[in-house]
Amino acid sequence: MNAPLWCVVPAAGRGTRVGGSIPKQYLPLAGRPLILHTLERLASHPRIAGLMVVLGDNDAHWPGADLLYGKPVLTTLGGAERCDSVLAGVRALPPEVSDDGFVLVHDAARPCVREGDITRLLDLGMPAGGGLLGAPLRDTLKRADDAGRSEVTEPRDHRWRAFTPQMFRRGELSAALQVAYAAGVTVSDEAMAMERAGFAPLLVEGAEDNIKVTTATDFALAEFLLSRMK
Ligand SMILES: Nc1ccn([C@@H]2O[C@H](COP(=O)(O)OP(=O)(O)OP(=O)(O)O)[C@@H](O)[C@H]2O)c(=O)n1
Ligand SMILES: C[C@](O)(CO)[C@H](O)COP(=O)(O)O
Repeated sequence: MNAPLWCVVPAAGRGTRVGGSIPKQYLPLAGRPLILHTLERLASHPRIAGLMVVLGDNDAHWPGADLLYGKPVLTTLGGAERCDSVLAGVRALPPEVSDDGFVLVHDAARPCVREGDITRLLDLGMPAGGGLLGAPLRDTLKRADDAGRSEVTEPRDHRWRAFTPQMFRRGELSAALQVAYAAGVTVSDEAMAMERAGFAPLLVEGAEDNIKVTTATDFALAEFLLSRMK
């Protein structure tokens, strides 16, 4: 099934780990706000129908894009945690997105996502449990004590780093996020909510340069990566 999918873009964070004067999604990356790079990558994908951008309260920086590459760009307000923002975005999707329809969720803070990786996720054929981009852990994993000393070497086999986009049926994702919220569990990604609900999302290996811009030093890396993707 090649029906175009809507993508929820959580962009309501404050970017505290960057420490900038404005939320990181609006800080300049290669001369333009970071978020615009991400939105253009998503909107330019032929199998993405529209974007639901989730904004923070009193967001004074949102440029008000209504259309990108001919795709509708809608907005709604997010919440205290990323998962609250994702749930708000899923709920705010237009009625053309049925509960059985698949949706994508992609961090505004991940501007380097590759079109080919999005396509490979979509080419999974809409598996029942959904799917997500990620990469197997390739470094040795240490658990640190409070003093920052290596306490234990954790097993590395079968460990993956989760990226976005993540792709699930709208109704199942909404229900899973609501159940986690009601249980007082702050899920760190959509797949965690779906796992709690008994699903087993498929992991699709994607490029490791699909970085999440999290600290100030990530901007230089993201700029370098974007320059090589032209
Ligand atoms: N309440 C929140 C928190 C985060 N996000 C979004 O989720 C993505 C990943 O979150 P993260 O990288 O942690 O961004 P921030 O929460 O802004 O960063 P920090 O934790 O450093 O404040 C970002 O696009 C961010 O805007 C969101 O929509 N709503
Ligand atoms: C969703 C995510 O990008 C997958 O790795 C990650 O969990 C977001 O974490 P954050 O602390 O909200 O940036």
